[in-house]
Amino acid sequence: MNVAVHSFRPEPGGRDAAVSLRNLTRRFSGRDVLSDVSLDFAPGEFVALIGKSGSGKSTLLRAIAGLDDGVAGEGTMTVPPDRSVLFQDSRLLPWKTVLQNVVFGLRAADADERGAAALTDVGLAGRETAWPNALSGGEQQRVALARSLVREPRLLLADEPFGALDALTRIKMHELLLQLVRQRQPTVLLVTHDVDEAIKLADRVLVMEAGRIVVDRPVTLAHPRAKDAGFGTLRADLLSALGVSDAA
Ligand SMILES: Nc1ncnc2c1ncn2[C@@H]1O[C@H](COP(=O)(O)OP(=O)(O)OP(=O)(O)O)[C@@H](O)[C@H]1O
Repeated sequence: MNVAVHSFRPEPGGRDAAVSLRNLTRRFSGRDVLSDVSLDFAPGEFVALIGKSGSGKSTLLRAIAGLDDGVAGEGTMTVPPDRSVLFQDSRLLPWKTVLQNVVFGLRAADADERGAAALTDVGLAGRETAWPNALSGGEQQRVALARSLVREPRLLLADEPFGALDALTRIKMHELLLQLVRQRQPTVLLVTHDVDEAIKLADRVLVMEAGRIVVDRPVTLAHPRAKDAGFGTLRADLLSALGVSDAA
């Protein structure tokens, strides 16, 4: 019997998986876009999900985020209720200031203080009263990151969050994210097209193909991750799983 999997439950204890998916399926127009996906993410684990365009990465992320009512399965999906989603575009409200965007919907007496602290964390102290359209794309994405982090999510779901940024800003965002992850230790799922980004940041890389997870590899390289021999070997393996030859 198919059951809806939107019975989100808080993670009951520290030793339990932060995300536990069983037999997740999503059909669009009679075609399985997610096929029987079963996965566990440990608390605090940083997981990168790569795969060709159309392989189902965003569909899986949206399912875990609770943004897709059409996901079904014969199993369960358990994720922490305090999750936060980061998209490729910052999705800031243009009529609200930077700080108002960061604390929007946050019901806490000290919301403004926490928002200002999060802006300091992402290197935007002093920009609280700026309007989003006065910020560069990279700065807007940093505001979006602050907005996610101020909620102190147990689970951060990020769909190509650095995809539209230039190479230098992207490197800065990588450093920032790693620093924040180290401090706050959320579980992270990062969808990316960039194999190097996946290896640089994640504890574990998943490769998706036609709605299935076909590779599940730990990344045990020490941080900061230089493009040394170990990096190169893993890169070649992952590119080969993606059906791409390693030209670099
Ligand atoms: N709302 C929808 N209606 C119909 N088909 C959809 C819908 N959303 C996604 N799909 C289809 O599901 C498949 C997987 O899409 P998805 O966005 O998850 O892929 P992706 O791996 O994230 O791709 P990309 O890397 O290009 O973002 C695609 O073939 C897409 O056309």
